[in-house]
Amino acid sequence: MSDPLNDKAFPVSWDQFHRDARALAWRLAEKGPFDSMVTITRGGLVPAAIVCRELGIRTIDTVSIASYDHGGTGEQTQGALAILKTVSSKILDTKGVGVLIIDDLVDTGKTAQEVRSMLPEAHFATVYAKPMGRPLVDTFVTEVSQDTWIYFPWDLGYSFVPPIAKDAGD
Ligand SMILES: O=P(O)(O)OC[C@H]1O[C@H](OP(=O)(O)OP(=O)(O)O)[C@H](O)[C@@H]1O
Ligand code: HPA
Ligand SMILES: [Mg+2]
Repeated sequence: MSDPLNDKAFPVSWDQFHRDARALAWRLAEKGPFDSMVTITRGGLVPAAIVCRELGIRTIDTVSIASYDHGGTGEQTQGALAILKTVSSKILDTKGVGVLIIDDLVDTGKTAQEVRSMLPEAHFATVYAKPMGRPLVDTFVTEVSQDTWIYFPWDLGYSFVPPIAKDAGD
């Protein structure tokens, strides 16, 4: 399991995220058409907004899944998945035909597995993928190693970073 305190850090700026999400839309443009989108909240909401704008998708539903406990300690552990909200019965009835599922990333693949079981025929897309989750994703843009923690721009703020050399002075 990923551990942000020891893992390699992969910070993503808003600019970079917009470019990567748009690159995902370019890849998906060849794989549709899609009648509707299901986004996995909360992380999927931002790429979903960018991709649905690019592909002209206007029917958007959400599935709310919570798994990682971000605590107050900086440690992030994955507990049992909790489905807080499922998709509409109209979309469930399609079994996923013509449905595009969007999330920000796939890590262990547990979240993807859960949503895939709801909509087995859907096309599953993420912006980033780690090796364990990659087999569950149909389309993604960038793969990072399993021991990398991705920091999204909505979770970051500007702060002082000390110099690399200990005697460089602040
Ligand atoms: O492949 P997995 O190991 O299941 O991890 C991937 C999921 O973890 C994160 O969501 P999280 O549950 O932290 O909730 P959030 O989207 O509300 O931040 C991320 O947005 C993915 O949905
Ligand atoms: O690498 C990650 N970054 C942010 N959230 C996550 N949820 C699972 N893995 C990650
Ligand atoms: Mg999520």
